[in-house]
Amino acid sequence: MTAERTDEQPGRAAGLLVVVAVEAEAAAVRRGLGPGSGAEVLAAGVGPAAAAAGTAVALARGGHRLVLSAGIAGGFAPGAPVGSLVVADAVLAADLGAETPDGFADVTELGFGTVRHPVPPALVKTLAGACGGAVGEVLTVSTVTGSAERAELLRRRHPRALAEAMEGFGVAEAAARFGLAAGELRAVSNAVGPRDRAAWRIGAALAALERAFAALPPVPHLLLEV
Ligand SMILES: O=C(O)c1cccc(C(=O)CC[C@H]2O[C@@H](n3cnc4c(=O)[nH]cnc43)[C@H](O)[C@@H]2O)c1
Repeated sequence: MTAERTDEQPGRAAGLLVVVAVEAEAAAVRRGLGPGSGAEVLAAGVGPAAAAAGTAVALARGGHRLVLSAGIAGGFAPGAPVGSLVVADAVLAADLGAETPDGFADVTELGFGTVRHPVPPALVKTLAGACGGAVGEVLTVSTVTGSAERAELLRRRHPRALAEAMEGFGVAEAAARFGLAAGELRAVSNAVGPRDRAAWRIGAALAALERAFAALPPVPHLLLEV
């Protein structure tokens, strides 16, 4: 997918950049924010690489002070049922590492970089307080979990995880390169576990995403939290 800039006032510096994967998510976020919010909403594509590249290109233009990764996600039961909202207090790369004879070792354990971006607590509190989302870790994966075994592995490795999605860590990595804070706000469309396409509730998740952004304080207020 080509990164698409979908702000309402092209050319005007937006303090808040909201990065989603696809246009349906961008439309839900825009509806929630309403006209004249001053935020830039970018559909950067699916996956951490597209998210990081799109975020970096947008941030290079300047004028942003805060970045949010947003969209639909898989939820870990029982904390994040379908249709609920999750606010990340940390964004984790869950499959960035190496398999070893002793199991998975993430890149931090291997001595390269980070797999965790904490979200500023004041921002978490404001986002969760406004939209009513549950607070916990949100995992970024490159492969959607499709089995009970994989879900259990992730649950054991990340007991505080409430959701998995595919972009948050890429967005946070790009934001960090620009010295900016990043948060993540997700609406749950499916349970993390055995693949069951008939059980996805994408419409309900997009509606929840729209409601979440409608409930947020105005952008200038959000920018005070970072
Ligand atoms: O084909 C499948 O079995 C399947 C199951 C869930 C999601 C997908 C996607 O391709 C959606 C990727 C897209 O949506 C976000 N998302 C939504 N649910 C999940 C999930 O359970 N695990 C990871 N990502 C999810 C993700 O951020 C992407 O933008 C396919």
